[in-house]
Amino acid sequence: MSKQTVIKPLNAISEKGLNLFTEDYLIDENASQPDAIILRSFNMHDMELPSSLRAIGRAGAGVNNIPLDVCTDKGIPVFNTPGANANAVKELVITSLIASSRQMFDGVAWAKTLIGKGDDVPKLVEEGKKQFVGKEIQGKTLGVIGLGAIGARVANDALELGMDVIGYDPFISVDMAWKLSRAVKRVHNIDELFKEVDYISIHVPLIPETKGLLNKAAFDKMKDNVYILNFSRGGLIDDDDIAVALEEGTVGKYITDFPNAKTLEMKNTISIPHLGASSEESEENCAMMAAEELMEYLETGNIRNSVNFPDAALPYQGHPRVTAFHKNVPKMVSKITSEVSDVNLNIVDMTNRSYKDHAYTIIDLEGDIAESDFGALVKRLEGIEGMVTTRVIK
Ligand SMILES: NC(=O)C1=CN([C@@H]2O[C@H](COP(=O)(O)OP(=O)(O)OC[C@H]3O[C@@H](n4cnc5c(N)ncnc54)[C@H](O)[C@@H]3O)[C@@H](O)[C@H]2O)C=CC1
Ligand SMILES: O=C(O)C(=O)COP(=O)(O)O
Repeated sequence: MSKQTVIKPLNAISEKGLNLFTEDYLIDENASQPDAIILRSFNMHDMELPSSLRAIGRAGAGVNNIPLDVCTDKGIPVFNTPGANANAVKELVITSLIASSRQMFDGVAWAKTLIGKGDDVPKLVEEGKKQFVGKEIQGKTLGVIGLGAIGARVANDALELGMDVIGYDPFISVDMAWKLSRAVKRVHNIDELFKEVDYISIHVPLIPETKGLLNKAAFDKMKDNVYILNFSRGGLIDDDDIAVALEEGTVGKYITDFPNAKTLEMKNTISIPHLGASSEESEENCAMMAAEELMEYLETGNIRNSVNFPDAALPYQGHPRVTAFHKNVPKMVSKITSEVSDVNLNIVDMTNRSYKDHAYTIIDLEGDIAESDFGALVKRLEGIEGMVTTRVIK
């Protein structure tokens, strides 16, 4: 890279991650024309994407804060960091499961009200504690919706704590299926989970298919006094419906990492200020992984852990490289390779991978190639119908 590549952080990103960027990069939070953006939960939906933007790295899991379709249309890969914050979230889920079950949040808040009561405090504590008799989780049943990096960990650890666990995930990955304890009872109909469990922890992405997944129809199928833990996204739960369920006692407690004006006022709701991934370790893991993914893409065109591009990588051995992001339609690869041979260039290695409606091709070329030959090739590639973006790396 001849000039410095500009990285714009949109949130506070762990120094450990930012420090991985070499001297070829400039970290500038005020950049107006960055090559890449690195962020956490910053909402990019209302933001105009800079014309210079070539890649986005989400230091975290959820990407509902990023306009994925717009990025795909513009040929901008969005990366995330699968699993890098999963332990942090799991620890907070398990903590909250036990703490809410033992009425600890309410008890702790009540204890604060005793400030100023002087020597009466110990006596008031002993008299008042009967309001906060809780339940142990051992022997109870937990339902885990979504058995990905977080859900699988929560399910396995809940078993270790003596719970019975029912899991639901129609799209579970092979990797996660291997990691999940065989003692987790998997159901293929979410209603079976609803009717059996004492606690529900939801660990799915917020996408159109999951919006409002826990709503009146779902609450109506649950046992009375079920506890709901939401460390995924606020939009997964229908706020109006859960408000009613909390009033009526169908839902006994709602523990949310995503409070809003409505939930803050709801009965029996524990509000946590989105702390799931806020541990030093997780912030470092996510930032480092996002930085590595961005650098690999910017320097070699290889794609790892993108949510809108296919994973595609060729070992980078210094050959001049051309990458193309294009529509996933028949004959694309043959059109690309025939343009390469028409300008008398020889292919050393190539890969083509597809994801949904798009595909990504990496081609390594032989020899020293004149600037003008590259120019001619790129022009021809860009003329192919269905081509979105091309890049030359040398
Ligand atoms: N509170 C916090 O700070 C954090 C919250 N999150 C949230 O948690 C979510 C899950 O994170 P990970 O486990 O790391 O992601 P993941 O991608 O490893 O797991 C998500 C799982 O949900 C499953 N799934 C998708 N649609 C489903 C459906 N309709 N029903 C059941 N399962 C479905 C997928 O098959 C996958 O196994 C993220 O999308 C994010 O919104 C993630 C990290 C931190
Ligand atoms: O990774 C996720 O999906 C999270 O919700 C974590 O968000 P954060 O990076 O803590 O703003």
